[in-house]
Amino acid sequence: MSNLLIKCMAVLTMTGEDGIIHRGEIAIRGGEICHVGASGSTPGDFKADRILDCPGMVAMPGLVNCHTHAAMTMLRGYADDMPLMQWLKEKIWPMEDHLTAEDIYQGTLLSCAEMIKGGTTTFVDMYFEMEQVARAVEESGLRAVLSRGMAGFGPNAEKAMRENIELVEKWNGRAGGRITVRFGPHAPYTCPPDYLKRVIEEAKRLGVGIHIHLAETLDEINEISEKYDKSPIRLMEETGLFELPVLAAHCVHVDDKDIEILARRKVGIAHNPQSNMKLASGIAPVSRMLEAGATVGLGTDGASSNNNLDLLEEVRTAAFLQKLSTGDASVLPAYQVLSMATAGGAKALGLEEQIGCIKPGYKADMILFDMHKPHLYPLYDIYAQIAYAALSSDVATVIIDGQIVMENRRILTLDEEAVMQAAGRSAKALVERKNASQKNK
Ligand SMILES: CSC[C@H]1O[C@@H](n2cnc3c(O)ncnc32)[C@H](O)[C@@H]1O
Ligand SMILES: [Zn+2]
Repeated sequence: MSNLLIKCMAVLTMTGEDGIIHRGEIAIRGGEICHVGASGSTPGDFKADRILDCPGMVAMPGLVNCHTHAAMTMLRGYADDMPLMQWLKEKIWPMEDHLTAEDIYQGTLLSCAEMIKGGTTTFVDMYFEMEQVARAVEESGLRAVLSRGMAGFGPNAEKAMRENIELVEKWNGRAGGRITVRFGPHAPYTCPPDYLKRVIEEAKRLGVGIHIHLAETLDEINEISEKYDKSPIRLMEETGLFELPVLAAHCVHVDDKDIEILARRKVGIAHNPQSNMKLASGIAPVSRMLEAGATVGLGTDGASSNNNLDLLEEVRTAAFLQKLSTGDASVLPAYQVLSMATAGGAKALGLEEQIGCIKPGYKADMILFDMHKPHLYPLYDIYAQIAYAALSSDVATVIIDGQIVMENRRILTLDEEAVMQAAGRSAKALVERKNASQKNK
């Protein structure tokens, strides 16, 4: 691994609002940041193998996509304009039955290319055939937290449990530590308490956390309160889920007591504003959650309910949506929402001492924005410019674990054209298989 020295217009360290270093330098040794400071401050004994001299660029920590289903790029545009339960039951689950391991590999590679181009350096995934997802992550150079999505009833409940255990055993800590693994019980409405208790037992035994969908729609709230006479959050607390590190996707329909539980139990919340808007699930009370001391990161959800994996769009949407829904333009200001996409996301994953900040000792996961664009002039406030005006296409360079994964918008780890072609072929064959199976019915 080579030593890199980055010289840029400014470094947003994301260690606090005053953490802007104008005309900054970042020295990277062996995948780790070893120095951050003003121009000329790098110690003389640091020998750079390569200097990235970028006077028109701003460096910030790589974006953390806290919730996705990467291979669902295969189903982008396949089912739109319906609410969650109808979308899942009538369209997505029947189609997912026809996905092959190869489709999942190609769909994940496609999503990796899209995420790298948008400045994401870490993503959190829940799906099946996770061996394929792990292979794609390893090749792409991304960092990822992977879990096998598990439903606690039906013929696949035991298989899913076994596969998630195998995923932990085989992949936790692999790809030079870039891959970590969690258990992925899908949701309270697909995983009854007895099944969840077994998941908790296995996760404790293996020393890993949980990734789950929680309190996403009113349908879920109604179903869970009819069955158990309590909210999904209270049900999870009573089941013992929050004794583990938990990342809960959505948390849209939560009351004050739920928020208090989420904050007290240090549950990481993955807020997915665009998916929640598109499925008409609702608006998560993010500013109240933050006020209560909860940890909130941002996610895209899958490319079939979003319909892209552009985390910078989520930054802008999250901020605007909170302002609109609270009637208070001062909530979720630029620094705070950018922090949710970086340091906050890292904290939601329990990785706050490794990623999410540009700081000595942290992993060298960072992105460089090219600020020399008409829509980025003039420049009053760098945080506001990145949060509200920048586009993902302004991300010029992406570095993960000290490796340059994209430079001047060219991905170096994957053949972008080949990835798109292969994904297109997989999607075509998938539709043909689905149609053939319908004819045979
Ligand atoms: C069993 S793997 C994960 C499972 O989750 C489905 N999914 C995708 N988006 C959502 C969402 O917003 N809420 C609940 N479930 C979702 C995906 O299609 C897989 O079947
Ligand atoms: Zn999801």
